[in-house]
Amino acid sequence: MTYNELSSQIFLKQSYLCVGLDTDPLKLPRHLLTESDPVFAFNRAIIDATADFAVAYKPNIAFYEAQGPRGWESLQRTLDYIPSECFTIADAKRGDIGNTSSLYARTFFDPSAAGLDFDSVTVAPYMGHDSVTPFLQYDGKWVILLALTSNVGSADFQRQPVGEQELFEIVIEKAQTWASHEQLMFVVGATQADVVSRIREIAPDHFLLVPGVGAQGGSLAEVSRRGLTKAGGLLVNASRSILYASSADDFADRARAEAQALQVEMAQYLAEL
Ligand SMILES: O=C(O)c1cc(=O)[nH]c(=O)n1[C@@H]1O[C@H](COP(=O)(O)O)[C@@H](O)[C@H]1O
Repeated sequence: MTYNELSSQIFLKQSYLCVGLDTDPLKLPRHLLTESDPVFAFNRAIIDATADFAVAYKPNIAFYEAQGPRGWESLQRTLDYIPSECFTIADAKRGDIGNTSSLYARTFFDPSAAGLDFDSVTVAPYMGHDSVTPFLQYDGKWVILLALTSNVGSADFQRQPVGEQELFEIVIEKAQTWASHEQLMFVVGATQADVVSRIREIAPDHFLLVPGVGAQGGSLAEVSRRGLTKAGGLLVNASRSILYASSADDFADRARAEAQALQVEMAQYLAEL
């Protein structure tokens, strides 16, 4: 999916919501356990319930890999089921020496070589340019680089001062020499809303993937008012607060209500642009 297509979807749906498919087999409603693929049955119900309000879906690969080969099948079925107008993110947080990264890229981007067909993958920047560029060799596919993450440990390295800057700022500046805003996004945690204006100064056009609203307590309002651009420019993820809004038979209805509430708020911030 291109930058302009993603931007158009945001204004069409009046939403920059990304639903995180962090599907924990231990948290599935009991009535789904008799299904042949309970994880997929759950994801299908969540996608059906939220697709009116979401422009992106982000399966977190750990939840699938931890299930062994069955998990990989659930992931493939889920990816196939996501509506084609929605942007898909493999949240895998990969990155290694070049030849290994190219195999990771194939895993998520190349169905002709037994891989999946995601639009994007999350990548860790720690190993530098040659660990990231193999993911950029696929036309129409995106790298979403971890810049300033939502967790407390982000202070250990990402917020360390380096000269006049903090390390995450160097990551954002340097990565822009590897790819344009048409192929590169940055992860910025919603819990880091105080620095989103600073990030917009050094990355005015890049999409930011913003996890950390809902269960992690980040503020949608603060991130939106500082991070939205004329193209949209944000994908705000919520996983647990949508998926597990209810553990009973009404889980899909409750997920829909959570997603709709976020979309209604997002429409308001888009109207302020
Ligand atoms: O790359 C991510 O998506 C990510 C980066 C980050 O800084 N913080 C973060 O929470 N995430 C992911 O975003 C999702 C957040 O889930 P909830 O806290 O349940 O909404 C999880 O899949 C995390 O792995």
